Amino acid sequence: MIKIENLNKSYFTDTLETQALQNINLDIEKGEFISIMGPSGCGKSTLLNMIGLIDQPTDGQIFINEMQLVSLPEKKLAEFRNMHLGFIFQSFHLISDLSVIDNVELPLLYRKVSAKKRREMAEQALEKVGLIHRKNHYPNQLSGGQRQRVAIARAIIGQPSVLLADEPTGNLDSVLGTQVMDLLMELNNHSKVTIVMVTHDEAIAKRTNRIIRLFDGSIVN
Ligand SMILES: Nc1ncnc2c1ncn2[C@@H]1O[C@H](COP(=O)(O)OP(=O)(O)OP(=O)(O)O)[C@@H](O)[C@H]1O
Repeated sequence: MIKIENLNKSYFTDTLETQALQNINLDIEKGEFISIMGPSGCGKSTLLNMIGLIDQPTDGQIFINEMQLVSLPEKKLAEFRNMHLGFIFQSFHLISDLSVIDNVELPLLYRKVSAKKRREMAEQALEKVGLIHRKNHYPNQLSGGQRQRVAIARAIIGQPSVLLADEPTGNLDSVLGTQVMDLLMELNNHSKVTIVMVTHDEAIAKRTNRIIRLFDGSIVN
């Protein structure tokens, strides 16, 4: 489902090269839920951004659904991201001027889906995360856990094959974090969506199928 071959990523500033990822090889099966762990600065977000096609590797290959993605033109990458990938962030990234349901619909605006169908799909996604009763609220009228559930509804509305989550429980206390994790596990079990999650929380990571540990840009387990 996801195949990463000999992936390297360096960042260059005026005077310094930082090798953020070194020779990463990784195979992730369809339906797997994996966590990426490791100390601050070891390259976790960089790896997630590579899989999310947000940034290009320095060299190496990334295949998702058997499609070779590195060096595709930006327009094709954006199309692939929109159709196949869903994103969840530590700080939710909801748009404060839009209602909950309008936030959830956003990914469909880039697809040819009628307004009526968009509404219907957004309502279904909000049902799945247990927040249909808050559809006309605005993000600042919700708790942190609820905001993250809205962000999850937005990430799943387009039925992506892969969900990429960068510390989805990082801004939540342990009770709310556990609830968000329960929801991700349920989505993984029921819709067979593949999930790649960065976390600092060992207890949360232990609930996933596999932990990938990074140290100084390399996989160590
Ligand atoms: N845009 C950039 N320009 C230069 N260096 C960068 C850039 N982004 C990341 N780095 C460097 O690459 C390395 C890996 O960063 P990354 O953000 O992937 O780490 P991380 O494991 O996600 O860290 P944290 O747990 O603190 O979020 C770090 O040394 C960082 O300073």
